[in-house]
Amino acid sequence: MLELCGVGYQPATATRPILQNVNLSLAPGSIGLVAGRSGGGKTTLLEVISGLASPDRGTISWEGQPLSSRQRRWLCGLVFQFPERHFLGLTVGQELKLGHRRLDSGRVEAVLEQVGLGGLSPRQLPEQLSGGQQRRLALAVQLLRNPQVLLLDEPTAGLDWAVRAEIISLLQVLGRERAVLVVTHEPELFRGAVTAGWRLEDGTLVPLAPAPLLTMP
Ligand SMILES: Nc1ncnc2c1ncn2[C@@H]1O[C@H](COP(=O)(O)OP(=O)(O)OP(=O)(O)O)[C@@H](O)[C@H]1O
Repeated sequence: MLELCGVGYQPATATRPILQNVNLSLAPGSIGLVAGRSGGGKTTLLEVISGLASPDRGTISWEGQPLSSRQRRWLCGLVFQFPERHFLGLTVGQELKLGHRRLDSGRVEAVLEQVGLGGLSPRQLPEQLSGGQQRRLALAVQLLRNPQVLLLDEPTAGLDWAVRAEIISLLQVLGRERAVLVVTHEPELFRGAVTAGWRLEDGTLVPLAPAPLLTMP
């Protein structure tokens, strides 16, 4: 279980706290959603959970153990908004091998299969993939470390309707084995696909009503 308790965060360069008192519980096998207005702090929340930033107060725990930033970087896989803009590899295979120099071809095939890209050549150029395929590749990059918590920043942004639905279906599959937290400004797209939802308002999480957005487990 991922648990945030009283988490607050104000970057040194900010004039006021972005996160004030964030409390959240998310079990493996569930998908949580955080909605909120643009600039409300959703991306910052993911950066704090993933260990890219350290909260000023509060604790972030996994299975009851408070974790350091370094431990959270191991626990979490974070897919940024528009991840395809940050691809560095010249090929799909190179993109997957960044940070995994000894990755064998069997593991490459398996992780591509896991995200619905089975049969894709590792020699394919990432920029020649469709928008949906690029999002799947970004997920595959994170899944290589087998993170127990998968954090996704606006995973459906900029995709057409059919591809959005495919990505949400994939997240439902990936969410069976790990805790998944999605931040989005379009929560209605995830109707029926998530197990818990909150709105980030004034630096705190306010639960979303269960119906009609959520399917309770
Ligand atoms: N390091 C920082 N220093 C100062 N201000 C910051 C810093 N990081 C974030 N902010 C500010 O905190 C606020 C929240 O930003 P954040 O990107 O987390 O919001 P968001 O909800 O993800 O927005 P969007 O939906 O537009 O991506 C913004 O006003 C942003 O300018």
